[in-house]
Amino acid sequence: MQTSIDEILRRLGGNEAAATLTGVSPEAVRKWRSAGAIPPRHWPAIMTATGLTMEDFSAPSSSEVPPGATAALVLADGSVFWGRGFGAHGISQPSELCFNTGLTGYQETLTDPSYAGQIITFTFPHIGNVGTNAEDEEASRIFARGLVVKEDFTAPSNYRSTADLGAWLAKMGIPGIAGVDTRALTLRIRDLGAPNAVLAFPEDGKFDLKALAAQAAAWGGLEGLDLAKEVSCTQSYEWTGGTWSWEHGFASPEPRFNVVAVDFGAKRNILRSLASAGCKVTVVPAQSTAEDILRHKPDGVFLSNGPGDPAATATYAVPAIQGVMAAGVPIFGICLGHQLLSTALGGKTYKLERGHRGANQPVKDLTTGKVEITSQNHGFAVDEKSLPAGVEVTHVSLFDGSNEGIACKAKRVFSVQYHPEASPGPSDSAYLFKRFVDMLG
Ligand SMILES: NC(=O)CC[C@H](N)C(=O)O
Repeated sequence: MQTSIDEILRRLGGNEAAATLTGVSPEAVRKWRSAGAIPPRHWPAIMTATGLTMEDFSAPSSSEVPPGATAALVLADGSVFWGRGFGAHGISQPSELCFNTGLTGYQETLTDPSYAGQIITFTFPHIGNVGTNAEDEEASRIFARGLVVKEDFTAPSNYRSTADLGAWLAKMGIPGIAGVDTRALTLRIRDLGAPNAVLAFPEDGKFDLKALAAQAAAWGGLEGLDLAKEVSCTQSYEWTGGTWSWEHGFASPEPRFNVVAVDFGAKRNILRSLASAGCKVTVVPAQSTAEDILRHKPDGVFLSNGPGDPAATATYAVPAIQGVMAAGVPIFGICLGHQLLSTALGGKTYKLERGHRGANQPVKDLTTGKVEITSQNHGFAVDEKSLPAGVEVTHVSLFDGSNEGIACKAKRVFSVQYHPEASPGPSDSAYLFKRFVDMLG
């Protein structure tokens, strides 16, 4: 007698070996699959047991464009999310699909260069209501490859708005899709990890779903990719973009310290925050050597956030950071900068299943016992077990216990995995810029 799907899921839920599924017919699996009865996390085990390939198992069942649909988000497993396109026409490069739980700050999120190589889906349904403006851009362009939202954006309701979300995205050359069940999509990302996807908003309204799914599936993903050098500035420059007037208790933004910021994909509000803390900031390209950095005679060095796999960027960044440490110059790192500093100290990084992205992530500062609500955007993390003696764990995520900060007092260096510059998100962690300048003076 044919085993029932409930029985199969019970066995898989109990983590029994896929071998216990022998005798399950491929036809039955196809039927259950098209009825949506098999959670994606069980697909690999069922495929192993039945001999079905990913293509057989999950190819789109129909290539008919539903009425009103002008765009499609196609996942590597062949799932298709139809919707209404906006922004720029075109077909995105294959990307990692990730979700962000922020309720506000979509423009800062979209322009954060750390999203290079990714399509962003917001869990918050109303994106675009306050339009867009030039002040809220964290970089001069969008490095993310697409935007997925639930509701169509409405006419902007904000005195600062100069363009609606669609016009701004079109200007930036990025496609968007609205009308997607982003709750279902987020659950899917949770179950699958972050899948590869392609966002298609073709001008001619034609979709070759199999080809799009195949493109997504053929892409190797973010692991091993050094994207920092692609989003970094190419020439050094001095930051003249102002300060950030938030309540952080600094007496004066008069520059007291000479800081070199290594740009792996820096957000502007980090540079503003350093300036607000009293730093004259010289921004240098990602691939600067220790010599290039030390030539500016810095009082301190800052390592920025940035996209891609830290292990790939480490090939050139780690020798530079080690050179700066050998010269005894204090270092502060944020996000990718944290991962690179940890690697330079002897630690290792790994890919998180689905990453932390949003403005509501609780982190405990172990040095003070205080909990702060933080802004985050990362898909990799530092493996605490890999950190050598002398490197202290200073911050931990209260969501999943993963590492959120380290310090090495002997070398006067520290870093955090999250974003104390906020933008978007709460400014609970702004004290870290003070911690940095206190170390310099
Ligand atoms: N915001 C960041 O700097 C991200 C760092 C790294 N690219 C990650 O995904 O973990």
